[in-house]
Amino acid sequence: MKILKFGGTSVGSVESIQAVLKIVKASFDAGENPLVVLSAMSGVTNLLTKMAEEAAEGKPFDEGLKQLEERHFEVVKKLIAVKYQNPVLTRLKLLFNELEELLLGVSALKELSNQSRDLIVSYGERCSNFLVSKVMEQEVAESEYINASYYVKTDSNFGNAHLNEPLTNQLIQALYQTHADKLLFVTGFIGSNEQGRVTTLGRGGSDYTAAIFGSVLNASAIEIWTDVNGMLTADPRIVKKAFSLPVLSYTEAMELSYFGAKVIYPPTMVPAFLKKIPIVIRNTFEPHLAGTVIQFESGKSTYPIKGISSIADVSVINLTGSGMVGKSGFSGRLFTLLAREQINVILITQSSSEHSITFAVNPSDAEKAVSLIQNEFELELLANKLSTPVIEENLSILAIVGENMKRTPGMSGKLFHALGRNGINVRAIAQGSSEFNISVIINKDDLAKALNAVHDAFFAELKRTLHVFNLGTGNIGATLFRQLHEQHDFLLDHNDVEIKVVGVSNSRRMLFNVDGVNLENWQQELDENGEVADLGTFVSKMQAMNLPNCVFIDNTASKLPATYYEEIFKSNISIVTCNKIANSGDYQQYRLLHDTARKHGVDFFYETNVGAGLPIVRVLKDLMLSGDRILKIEAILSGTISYIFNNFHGDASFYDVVKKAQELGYTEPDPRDDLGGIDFMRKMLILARDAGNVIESSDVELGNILPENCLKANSVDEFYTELLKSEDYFNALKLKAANEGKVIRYIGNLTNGKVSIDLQMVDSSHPFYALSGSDNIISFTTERYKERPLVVKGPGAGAEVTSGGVFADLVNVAAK
Ligand SMILES: NC(=O)C1=CN([C@@H]2O[C@H](COP(=O)(O)OP(=O)(O)OC[C@H]3O[C@@H](n4cnc5c(N)ncnc54)[C@H](O)[C@@H]3O)[C@@H](O)[C@H]2O)C=CC1
Ligand SMILES: N[C@@H](CC=O)C(=O)O
Ligand code: NA
Repeated sequence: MKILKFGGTSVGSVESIQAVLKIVKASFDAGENPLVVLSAMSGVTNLLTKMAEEAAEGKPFDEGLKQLEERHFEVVKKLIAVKYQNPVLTRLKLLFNELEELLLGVSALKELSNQSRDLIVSYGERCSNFLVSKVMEQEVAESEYINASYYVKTDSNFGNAHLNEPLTNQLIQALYQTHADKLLFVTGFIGSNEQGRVTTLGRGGSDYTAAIFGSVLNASAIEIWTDVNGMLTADPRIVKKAFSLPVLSYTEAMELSYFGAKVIYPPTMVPAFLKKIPIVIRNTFEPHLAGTVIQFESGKSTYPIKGISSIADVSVINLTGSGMVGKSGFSGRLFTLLAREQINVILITQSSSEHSITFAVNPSDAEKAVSLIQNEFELELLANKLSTPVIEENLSILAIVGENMKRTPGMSGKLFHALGRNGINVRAIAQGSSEFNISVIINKDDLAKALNAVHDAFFAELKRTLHVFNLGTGNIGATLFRQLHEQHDFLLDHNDVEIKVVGVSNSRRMLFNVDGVNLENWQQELDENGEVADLGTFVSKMQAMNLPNCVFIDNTASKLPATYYEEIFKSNISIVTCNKIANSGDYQQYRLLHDTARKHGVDFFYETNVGAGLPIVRVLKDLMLSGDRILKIEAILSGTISYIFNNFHGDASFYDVVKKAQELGYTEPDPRDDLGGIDFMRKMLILARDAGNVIESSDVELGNILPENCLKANSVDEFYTELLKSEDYFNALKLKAANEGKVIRYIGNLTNGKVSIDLQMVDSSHPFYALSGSDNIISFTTERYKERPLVVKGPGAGAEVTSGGVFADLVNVAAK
């Protein structure tokens, strides 16, 4: 036989009762011999309690009674054939009349005892079980309503009665002997004392009833039908990726429930636990799902932990002092004191020097705990052997739970890595000796972020979500959004990464959406729903959202974002940028930013600062990390200038070629940065610094391409005008190169920590002779690559390749 228990939401409405009936009927027809335990209709227990309390205050309760009647009668009218309705309505009406009499009594006496309250509340289960059994009787004639208060015997602790096990066993067995072939609908939650007065079983009471019947009747399983898909890996309201666990051990379920997963109340499981009866949590509204089996064995699992649970609000009390050292009785005295006063201690840690004890309690117990301690340890406090206990508030507990943890090394490392990388400060740690649970105390404000970060870390086979805040929606930004949109499914399928753009700003407007901005329609969303852009506000909002796995992308050419980088790193947010400003400003700033990122365990990726998407920064970094030493770098790193000299042939005018380079998206937003050599200079500076040199832009020897008048132009328009005027100058250069059988190249050089960039004419014997389009080329001569240099070559400008490089940097952040 099997127990099927349905909670209040499962019997809350006509539709849900129909779902219940289907499940019960299927089980009955399959010969599973079910015994059904039902709670009161959802909200009814609360309503009854409220009516009872109000009656005791002399307030009217007719409204409540009417509501009760209506809810139950509606089910009769909709689910019972007209010809069978009358007797059911009459019996229900009798029950409501009894209830009214009771409430009148309470009202007359102006007194509500626990005993009266239990009796009044019991009408909830009595009505729902009677009603549903009658609905079922139409299809299964063997249906019968059972008032469990005749069989579940308890002491007289009304409101939270304790079971009289031997007597209950006898009575249930006797009941079952005469009713084995029936389909019983048994009231959850209620029992009665020796005198037959109705009692209730306290929190989780209907589950307890199910466990008691299951245990006495040796059920093959106890199914708890509710409105969720089982026990989840974490609270789904906070962790969107939480998923239902197929199997849990009793111990794991206890640990998870203790810390938050409110699907079942652990003490109710004890009877099942003792008899090793599996408990199955299932969803009434999705009966095709298998739910979660809670059984004796933890079961094999892909993941090293089962779940992450939490308590959102705790206070922590710290006790320090020499009075504790070596005093074995100290903690005994402390915790006996707290237990005696019914203060629930949620977590304890003690330093190995025994110099301090930290424990967590419910915030409402903290003051009381401290005053108890002050009384109990008055002498120690006076003698300064103990310092005054300190309460810390607004803290949360996060715990990872799983029996397999003890067999898997590195669990705490993984936990602390995930917390550390997201800048979550751990205030205290506790690991039970059982190793089923590692708990940490953190700031309450960090809880949601911590739960998500830890969930991502432990359930790594699941997709990871990267939360992106993107600045700049121009040439590069817009192309990146298109690429992210196009690659969304590929990334999920092949890399298990989901990139969500949760914040966007350009210089006009900014927009935030924690669920991710729609990348197909971002422009319209930004225009219509965006607020006026302000970088300071953008950064504060990003910090306030406090999301895990966060990346800030700077796709602007502005100087302003770099002034926020340090603060962003300090908030444990990684930065990906194609903007070269930060790395090519003062050396001091370069150093500070790199050090800050490292110190906070976040990434600073800027592959596109040099050669757009070409792997240059990465290659240099790998050479340096593996102990190689750079002897010389020679490079062409301006895609724009490369394009210009690769196309400035024959009749072509210099002006037209520059315009074309801009149209093709090769130039900086201001093309003077390219042609003036500043952009190239920035790239060489960044490479020189990454190669270990302390160098400023003023140390770079920068040769000119442009004549004086162009260099002095005060605006982009003026610059183009001056270019037109200087055609002769450029044509002379072109002619000279052609006459000598050479090509014009703007070449950078780094040797012995010195950087120079100049215009050269090279013949076909030069390795940089054969280039086309916007090609960049870089040649690293190093200790290892001494005879023949390591060369990287390819298109070094353009929106596609640059955004692709930013994209690759992002995926590399996700891979950590
Ligand atoms: N075009 C290329 O081939 C390559 C470009 N880059 C870099 O890409 C960056 C962007 O270039 P483009 O997209 O061509 O520029 P763009 O001018 O097309 O776009 C710049 C964007 O930044 C926004 N912006 C500027 N200041 C801002 C601020 N303070 N707050 C918010 N948004 C701001 C603008 O509104 C605009 O949306 C530059 O730093 C450039 O050096 C890097 C490698 C290659
Ligand atoms: N404007 C730059 C683009 C890459 O940084 C160039 O022309 O190289
Ligand atoms: Na690059």
